[in-house]
Amino acid sequence: MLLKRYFFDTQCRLGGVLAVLAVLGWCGAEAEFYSSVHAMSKVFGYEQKMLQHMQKFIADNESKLDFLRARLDEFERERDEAEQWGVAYFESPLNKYLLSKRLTLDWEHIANLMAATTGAKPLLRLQRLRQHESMPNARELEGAIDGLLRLQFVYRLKTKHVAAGVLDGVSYGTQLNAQHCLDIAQQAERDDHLQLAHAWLLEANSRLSHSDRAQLQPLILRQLVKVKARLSDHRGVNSTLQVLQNVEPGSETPLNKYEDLMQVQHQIDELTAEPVEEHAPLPEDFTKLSDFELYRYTCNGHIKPTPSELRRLRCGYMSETHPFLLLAPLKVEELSHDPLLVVYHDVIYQSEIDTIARLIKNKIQRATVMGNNSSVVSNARTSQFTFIPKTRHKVLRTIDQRVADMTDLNLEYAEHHQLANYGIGGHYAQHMDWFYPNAFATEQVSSIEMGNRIATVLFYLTDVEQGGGTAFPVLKQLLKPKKYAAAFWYNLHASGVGDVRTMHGACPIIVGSKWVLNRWIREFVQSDRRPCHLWDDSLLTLSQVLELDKSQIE
Ligand SMILES: O=C(O)CCC(=O)C(=O)O
Ligand SMILES: [Fe+2]
Repeated sequence: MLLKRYFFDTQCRLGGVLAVLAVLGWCGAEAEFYSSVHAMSKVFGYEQKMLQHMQKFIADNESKLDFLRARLDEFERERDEAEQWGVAYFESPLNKYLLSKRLTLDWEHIANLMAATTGAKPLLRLQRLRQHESMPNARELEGAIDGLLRLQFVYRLKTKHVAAGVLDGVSYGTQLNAQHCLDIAQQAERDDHLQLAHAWLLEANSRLSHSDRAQLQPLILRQLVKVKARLSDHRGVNSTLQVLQNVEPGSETPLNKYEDLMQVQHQIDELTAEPVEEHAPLPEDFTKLSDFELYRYTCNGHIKPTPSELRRLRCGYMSETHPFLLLAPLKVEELSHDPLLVVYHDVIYQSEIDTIARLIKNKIQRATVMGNNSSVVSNARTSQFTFIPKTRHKVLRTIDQRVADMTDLNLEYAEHHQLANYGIGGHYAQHMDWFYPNAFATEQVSSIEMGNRIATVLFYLTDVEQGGGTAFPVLKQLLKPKKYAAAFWYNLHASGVGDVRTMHGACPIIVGSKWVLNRWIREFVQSDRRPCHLWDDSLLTLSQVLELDKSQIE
């Protein structure tokens, strides 16, 4: 069920914490942050301004409180004096005046001051900033939590590690509190990921502090009852309900003693001792997995080439595809011979990356995938992208010339350059870059006359600290993004039939920001470069063909 939510959801989602309006925003071209680190860093600046308004608000209110405190001291002093005088106090006309003044003008002034909305200006500014169209909203928060849960699921991360800021073995020193854990649990439950929801609730409970215990513990336990019921853990539901009765403020035996609290904690510890595995056990046979599971287990490193498969692969300098390369050979690393998959190292310059960054400034938007009849936003692809035609800048033409030299393919009719950036948990689930015949039939493919995508060149414009590899499950390869490198593979068999073995996906980013540049090269004008086979070489593996048939029927 999780797969549907985090990876395959091809429609806008209604319900949950989101209002219909927010969902409309999701589908439209509205700015979105969680799917891109680049966009996240922009809103970080707004927060700085909001902090300044908050400081001003506090300062204004502090001076109001200081003033009130001084008046209070003064009035109390005057009353003390009056009490020492006794009734004689009222005999003095001066004192009569002072008291009357206090009770009339002074107190009126004080009451007005107390009623005044001090700090109205900074508050207004703060509110305006919060309403700024590019300010993240509840949908953004949901996207960020989804990303976190996706990371946890794909990389099989333990809840207690994530909550303690340890991601895949690296500690980032960020601790989540009980409320954070509860929020994540609630979203996991809404998304039907019950084991993870269960684990996050236990973590929330173990992270309760003295001050938030009374307020949060009933909420955690109530959610735990719900999750246990959905997990069909009826015994667990009963025992949690018993504990809940003790904790609820309205219950007959409210907890007011330290011993009572300890007793409840002990009961909860017993509940938490019931094992609910947060991740399913590892599969016994990795060959019998769904495509998504294949992608997931390649991302998390369980599917990898055997030493004997690795032994056949080489790396070295290449100079064959163009005479120019005799002077400046390319560094090539082989990852698969059939279908061909290689990585070229150091094939794009920093100055070129800088120019591209300038060209696409403020242009990237949430990425889409191909739906039934049109492009749609999908949880299968959580990144942001933009296309730029090569006519936009000479740097793009220079890169294309280099790609032509590297691949010996003609780039005259390649698609526009596609730039993509991935944010927290950002990913692109397994897919093939080539188009199915029905996509041509229904004219979903742009520039149909250019034919199918014969090959892909994927440039890595950044390193990624953790995660974010490109997984090729059938080829058992996981490419770690390496700045200035580019992956190259043929998508089609030499007969022109799409090669299912090129299935690949971008694994979720654990830490870092990933920028890639895609060059999709079409079949048109390649006949002298990569002649077609007269026989259909895709028939080599029957299972591949069956797989292909299946997906074309769907
Ligand atoms: O970002 C990646 O590693 C892969 C991207 C990809 O496969 C695509 O954009 O088609
Ligand atoms: Fe792709």
